[in-house]
Amino acid sequence: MSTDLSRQPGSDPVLSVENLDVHYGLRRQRRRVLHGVSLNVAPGETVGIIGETGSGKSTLARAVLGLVRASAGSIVVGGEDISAYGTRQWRALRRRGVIQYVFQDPLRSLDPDLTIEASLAEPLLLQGVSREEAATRVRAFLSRVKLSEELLDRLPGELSGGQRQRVAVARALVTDPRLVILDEPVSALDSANRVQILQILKELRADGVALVFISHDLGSVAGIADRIAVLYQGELVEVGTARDVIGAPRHPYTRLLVGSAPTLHTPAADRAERAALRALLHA
Ligand SMILES: Nc1ncnc2c1ncn2[C@@H]1O[C@H](COP(=O)(O)OP(=O)(O)OP(=O)(O)O)[C@@H](O)[C@H]1O
Repeated sequence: MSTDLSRQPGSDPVLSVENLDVHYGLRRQRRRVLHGVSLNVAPGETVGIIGETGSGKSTLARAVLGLVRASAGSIVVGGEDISAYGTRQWRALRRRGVIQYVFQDPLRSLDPDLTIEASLAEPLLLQGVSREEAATRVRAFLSRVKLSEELLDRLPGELSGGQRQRVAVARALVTDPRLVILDEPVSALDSANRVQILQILKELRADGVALVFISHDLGSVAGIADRIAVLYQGELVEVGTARDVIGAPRHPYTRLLVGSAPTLHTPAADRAERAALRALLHA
């Protein structure tokens, strides 16, 4: 396959991953989970990363967030090579709010002992914003994620799942980051909440933030991503515009994904075709 998986025209990328390898385990247990992953994300761009369970999506997110160390390759965020950063440098980078994250389970992104107001103000206060200014910005952001100010005094455990995820999205975006990594942000939500969060993310993109949106569900990514990258068994097998990847998928695994996605408005591959694609993948 001759797809150039890393090149993206235009301004300097906000995220540039080059030839990334990640291993888990030691000695005999050592296993490669990501291999030769290269991907650029331009400022303001939304890139969807899709792949089946175990393909390495969350590992890629963790590597970019410094939660797991790369065994080879580089990760450059906003021009800084962060792949060799130590814990302290990572902490400083997160404190500056350049890169933020939203996980599938909002309780992982939110401190259960902090009120919603404190949770939303915290990243701003860490940046040196005054308490007064932080309170104003928190309220403004709350309305952008369509939540009422009544929730500000509550703890995360006192909100519904959909409300919690909106708070997590607000917390990730309130510092005006350049890049937000969203790992399965809508997978735990019912369909009404899923649609609302996707709509909110679309609206927030107008601020120019770059989003990396990870999902096993092509249908969730299809409506929001400018480009889609397909991860298969730890390797990126296809990257292209959402229109190309969905309308004219090139790799057999992508064709299988597109054919199996019931919410996409493309003719679903019939059972025989899917079986043939599976046979090709496992040949
Ligand atoms: N901490 C770990 N130690 C050892 N192996 C791990 C660890 N975390 C993940 N793995 C393995 O690495 C592979 C990739 O896992 P990863 O969580 O990145 O996949 P994923 O595509 O995000 O899957 P899912 O959609 O199920 O979340 C899997 O085989 C998984 O079992």
